[in-house]
Amino acid sequence: SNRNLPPSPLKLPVIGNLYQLRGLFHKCLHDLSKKHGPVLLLRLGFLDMVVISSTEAAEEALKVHDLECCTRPITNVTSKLWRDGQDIGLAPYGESLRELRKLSFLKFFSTTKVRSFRYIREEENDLMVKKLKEAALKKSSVDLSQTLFGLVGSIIFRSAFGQRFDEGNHVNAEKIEDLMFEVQKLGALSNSDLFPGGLGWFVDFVSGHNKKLHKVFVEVDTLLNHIIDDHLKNSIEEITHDRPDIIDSLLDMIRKQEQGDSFKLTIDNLKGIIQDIYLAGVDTSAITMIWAMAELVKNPRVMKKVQDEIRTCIGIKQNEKIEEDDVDKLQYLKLVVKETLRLHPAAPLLLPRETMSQIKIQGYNIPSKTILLVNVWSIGRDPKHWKNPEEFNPERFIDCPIDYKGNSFEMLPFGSGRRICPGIAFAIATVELGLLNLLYHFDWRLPEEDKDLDMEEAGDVTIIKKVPLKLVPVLHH
Ligand code: HEM
Repeated sequence: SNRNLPPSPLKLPVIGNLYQLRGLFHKCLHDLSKKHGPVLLLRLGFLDMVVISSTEAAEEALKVHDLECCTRPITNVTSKLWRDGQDIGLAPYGESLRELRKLSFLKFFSTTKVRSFRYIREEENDLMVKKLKEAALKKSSVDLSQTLFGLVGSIIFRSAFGQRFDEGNHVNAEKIEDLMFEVQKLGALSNSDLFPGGLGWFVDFVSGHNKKLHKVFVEVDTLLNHIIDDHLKNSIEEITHDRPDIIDSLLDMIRKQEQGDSFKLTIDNLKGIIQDIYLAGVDTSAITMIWAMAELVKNPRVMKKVQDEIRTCIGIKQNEKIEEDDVDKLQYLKLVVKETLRLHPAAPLLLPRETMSQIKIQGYNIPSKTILLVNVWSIGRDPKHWKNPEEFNPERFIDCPIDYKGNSFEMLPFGSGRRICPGIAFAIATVELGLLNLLYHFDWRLPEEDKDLDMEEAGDVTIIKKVPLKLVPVLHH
C-alpha cells in the first residue's frame, strides 16, 4: 500500500486475476472498473496490467504521459509473427517507428494525397451495389457482414497489392482471410507470455500453439514473397501501372535509398507494413459499417433521416455512380458514423501500450514496464460525459466539438497521441462511402420483421457483431 498502486481485485496465487476474466474481455474490465475504480491494476499470470476506463485518466495517460506510454509490449513468443518489431503496429517506440509512421502518412494514409485509392474505393463500391441489386431483384436476404468484409478486403488488397483477390496467382480471398484471422488469433498473448519459464512454454508446446505459430508465419511470408517477386519482375520488365500500389511505392523507395540515409527501409519493414495495413484496416472498417447498419435498422427514425438527407442532397444520378466527393455534402451521415464509433469502437481496448518509465495517473503510481489498456468502449458510454449513453442518437454531436481524431478523450475509437491510428482518413473515407452506397441505392428490412435484431458482441482485440447481419435489400430507384 505504501507504493500507492491502483486498486486491484483479489488475486489468487499464480493465476492472479485471470479467474475473473470470463466472457468478453472489455466487458469484464468494464464491470471490474465499475467496482474498483477507473484506474485498475490486474495481474494476469506474471504480467501486470493497468486498465484505464475514464476520460480523465485516459487524458493523463495518452496526453500528459504520451511519451512514456507510447511503446507496445512485444512478447517473445509472438514477436516473429510481428516481424520482430519491423512493422508499425507492434514496433517499439523509436526512430525507426517514427520514420515508418511518417512515411505511411505521407504515402498511403492521406486520402487527399493518394487519389488512386479513391478510384479503387469507388469501383469496389459499384461492384458491391451491382451484386446487391441482383439480390434485391430476387428479394433474397444478403449476409451484409460478409458483403462488407469482402468490400473492405478488396479495397485494401487492391491498394496494397495492386490486384483483385480473384486475379492473384498465389492466393484466393478465403485463403487470405483465413490466414490473417490466424495471425490475429495467434498474435495475441500466449501462455508463455503469461507464465514465463517452463510452465507456459510447456502448455504452448503441448497445445500445439508454437507449431501453429511457425506454420502461419511461414505461410504469410511465402505469400508476401510471391507478391513481392511479381512486383519486382514487373518492374524489371518495365511493366508500369498508371496507379502504383503500396508495394510498388515501397520497393521504389528501397531502390532509391542512398548510402548516407540515416533511416533505411528494409524488405522486412515492407512486409510488416503490408501485414499491418491488412490486419489493422480490414476488419476495423468492415466492423464499423456493420454496426452502423445494425443501429440504423434498429432505429428507423435515424435511418429515415439519414436516407432523406442522402437522397435529397444527391438526387437522381444519371449513371447511378456515387463519387467520394458526394460524401462532403452529407452532414448527418457523418454524425451517424461518429455515433457508431462512440458506441462500437472496433478495438475497444486500443492496442496494448507499455509504460517506459514510472508515471502517475489519477494520483496512483504506475511502475515502468506495466502493460496499459485503455477501455474506450467504457469511456464512450460513461454517464458522466454522455447523456443516455446507450441510446443511438447522432444528434448528440450537433454543435458538439467532440471528435474521433484523438483530441477529445470522451471518445477515442482511433486512440490518441504518438500511437494513434495512422489510417483514420483512409478508414473514414471507406466507411462513409460504403454506407452512402448502401443507403442511397437500397432500403433495408429484416428477413423476419417481427423479430428483434440481435446486437450481441464477440471477439477480443476487435469486436464484431456475433450473429452476422442478414438483411433484405429493396431497390430504391
Ligand atoms: C474504422 C476503422 C479503424 C479503426 C476503428 C482503427 C482503430 C485503431 C486503433 C484503436 C489503433 C490503436 C491506437 C492506439 O493504441 O492508440 C489503431 C492502430 C493502427 N491502425 Fe487503425 N483503425 C481503423 C482503420 C485503419 C486502417 C484503414 C488502417 C490502414 C490502412 C489502419 C492502420 C493502423 C496501424 C498501422 C496502426 C498501428 C499504429 C501504431 O501502433 O503506431 N487502421 N487503429
